[in-house]
Amino acid sequence: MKARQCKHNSRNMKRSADSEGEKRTKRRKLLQELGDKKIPFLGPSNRGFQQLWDSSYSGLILRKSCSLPAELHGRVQAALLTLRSKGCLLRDLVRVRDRDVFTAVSRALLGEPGHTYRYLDTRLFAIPWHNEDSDAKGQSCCDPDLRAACKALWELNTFFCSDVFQLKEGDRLTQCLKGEVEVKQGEEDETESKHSEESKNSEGGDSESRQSEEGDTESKHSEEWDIESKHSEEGCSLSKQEGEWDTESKHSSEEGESSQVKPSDTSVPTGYEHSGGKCPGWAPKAIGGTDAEPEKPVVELKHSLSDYHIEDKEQQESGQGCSQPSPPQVCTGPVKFNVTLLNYMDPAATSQLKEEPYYGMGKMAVGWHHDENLIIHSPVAVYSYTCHDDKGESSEGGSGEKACWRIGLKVAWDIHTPGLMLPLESGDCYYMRDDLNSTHQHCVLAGETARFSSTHRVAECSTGTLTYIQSRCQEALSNLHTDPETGSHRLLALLPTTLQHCEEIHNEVEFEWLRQYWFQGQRYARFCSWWTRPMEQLEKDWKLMETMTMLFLATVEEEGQAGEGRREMAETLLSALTDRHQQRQTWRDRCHSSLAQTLPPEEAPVDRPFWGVDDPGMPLPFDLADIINRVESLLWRM
Ligand SMILES: O=C(O)CCC(=O)C(=O)O
Ligand SMILES: [Fe+2]
Repeated sequence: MKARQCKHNSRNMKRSADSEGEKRTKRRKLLQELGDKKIPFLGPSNRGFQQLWDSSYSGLILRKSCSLPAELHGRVQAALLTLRSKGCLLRDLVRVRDRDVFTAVSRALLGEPGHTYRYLDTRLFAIPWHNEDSDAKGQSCCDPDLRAACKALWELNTFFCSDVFQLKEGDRLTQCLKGEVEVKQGEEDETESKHSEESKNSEGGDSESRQSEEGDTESKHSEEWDIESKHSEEGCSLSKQEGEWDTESKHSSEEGESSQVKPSDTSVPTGYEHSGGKCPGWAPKAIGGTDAEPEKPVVELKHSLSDYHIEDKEQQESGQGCSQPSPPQVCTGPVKFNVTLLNYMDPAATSQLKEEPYYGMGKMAVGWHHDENLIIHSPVAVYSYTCHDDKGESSEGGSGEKACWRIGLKVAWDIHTPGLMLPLESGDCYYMRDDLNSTHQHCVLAGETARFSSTHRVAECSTGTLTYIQSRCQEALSNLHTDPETGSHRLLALLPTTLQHCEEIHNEVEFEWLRQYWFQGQRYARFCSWWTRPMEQLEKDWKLMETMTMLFLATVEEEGQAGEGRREMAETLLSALTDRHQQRQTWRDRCHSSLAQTLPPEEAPVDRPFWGVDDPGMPLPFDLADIINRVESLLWRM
C-alpha cells in the first residue's frame, strides 16, 4: 500500500527520528569531552567580553533603553501591564515528545490579523494588533483598553521594523550617547544598574496565582524549550545522567551538585555573577580596543545550517499537500515583523526554575533554544521590561538592587567558544540578526523581579494564516456539488489524487486549526472576538468535508466498481482515515490529561469537534475504528 498519510506527520516523524539518533551521538561525544567541567562564559565585566561578542556573537545587537522614545516606553509598558491585568497572558500546555508540559512563562501572541504562530505542537492565534486604519474602520473585536494595548505593541513593532537594520554592528558602541556609564576597556565595573521609574508590579494575573497549585507539574515547566530545541534543532539541554545531553538534566543540576561549580582549569573568567548577582551598569566597549589577549574562540562543531533549511522546506511542503511545494522563504530586503510573542514571568511566583546546566549562568526562565517557525535568517527584535519592585529597596545592605534579568547565548554544538551573557535593564531591547538564531541558541536567565518581553518575529506563515486555510477549504469544497433544490450532495471528481487532496485538507483544517483552537479553551474568545466567526465558518466547511468523506466511502463500498481504480481509492481513504483516527485520539488524550484538569474552566481544553454516536446531524461517526475495519477488509477481499 502506498504511504498516503498526511506528510505533516509521517515524513517529519521519520526525519526527526533519523536525526535524533545522530544528535544523541553527537551530544554524547561533546558531553564526554566536557566531563564535569563547566564551559566558561563572559559578561560585560569580564575582560575579552567585547572581543567575544564581535568575533562569535556579531549578530547580536543591543539597543539600550535610552535610544527609544520615552512615550513609546510608556505606552508599551502600560500595554504589557494591561494585558497582564486582563489575564491575557497564559501558560501554554504544550506537547513535547508525547508529553504534556506547561510553559514556565505566560504568553500571548499579537500580530497581523489572521496570523498564527506554531511552536511545540501548539498553534497560537494572534490577537490582532490595531493601527489607525482598523480604528478608523471602527473594527472592534475587543474592549478599548485591550485595543489600546495592542496598538502600542503595533507601534513598537513599527519602530522595530525600521530600526532593526539601522544599526550597523559597530554602532552599538555609540547608540546610547547619553550613556549613563562608560566603562573603559578591560576595566571591571561594579556600578550598579539604574532602575528606571516603572510602575509597580502589583496586579496579580491569574496565571501567577495558579502556579502554586500545580505542585509537581511545575518541575517540568522549565524543560520546555530544551526539549523543543531537541525536537527542532539541537536539543541542547545537557544531561549528565545517562551520559548525554538530554532533557532530564534538571534533576542533576537542581540537586545542585555541580551547577554552581566553576571549572578550575579555565583561564577565562566566568564570573558575571560574581559581582553579587547584581547588575553593574555598563556600556559596551569599543571595538578594536586594547583588551589584553583577546580570547580566540574555537568554533569546532558548528552546527550545519543545512538542517535548518531542510526543516523549513519540509514544513512548508507538508502543510500544502502534494500540490504546491514551494521553496523555503529566506529573509531578504526590508523586515516586516508579523507577530510578537509576549512573555511574562514573576520568579517569586514560580517554583523550581532550572539551573543553566552547561555554563553555570544561573536560573533560567526560558531554557536554551532556537526560535522556530521563522523565515530563514529573519531577525528577531526583543523588548525587555522588568517590573520595578519596591520591596528590594531596603533589603540586602540597602543597595536596593535586585539581580537582573539577562540573556545567555551560546554557539550551537560548540563547547569551546565561551558563552555570552548580556544583562538587560528595563526598556533595553536586543536584536538577533543574520543567522544568529540558527547558528546559536539563546536562553533567558531570571532576575528577581517580574519581567515582560515582547519578541517580534517574521513568522513563516505560508500555511499559517486564516486566508491560507480558508482558501484550502474552498479548494476542497469545490469538489462538492450541492443540489440547490434538494440540498443533496455529490462529489464532482472521483480521481484518487483529487480525493486524497480533499482528505488532506480535511485533516489539516481539523487538526491544525479547529482542534488547536479549541484545545486552548475560551482563551481567545474571552478577550477578543476576532477569531470567533472565522472559526465557526471553518467548522462549517469542515463539516461539509465530513460529508465528502462519507460520499467517498460510499463510492468505495459500492458494488460493481472497477478494480484498480477502486483499490487505489480504498487505499487513499484508508490512509486518511487512519491518520484522522490517530490524531483524534491524540487530541482526546491531550484534552483529558492530568495537567489539563488543573486548568480553570475558562482555560480548560475543549475536545471539539466532538459528537455522540447517534448524532443525526453528522454524516460520519467521531470514532472511525469501524469504518477503518470495513475499508481494510474490503481491501483484503480485492
Ligand atoms: O524574553 C526574552 O528575552 C526572549 C524570550 C525568547 O527567547 C522567546 O520567547 O523565544
Ligand atoms: Fe527565543
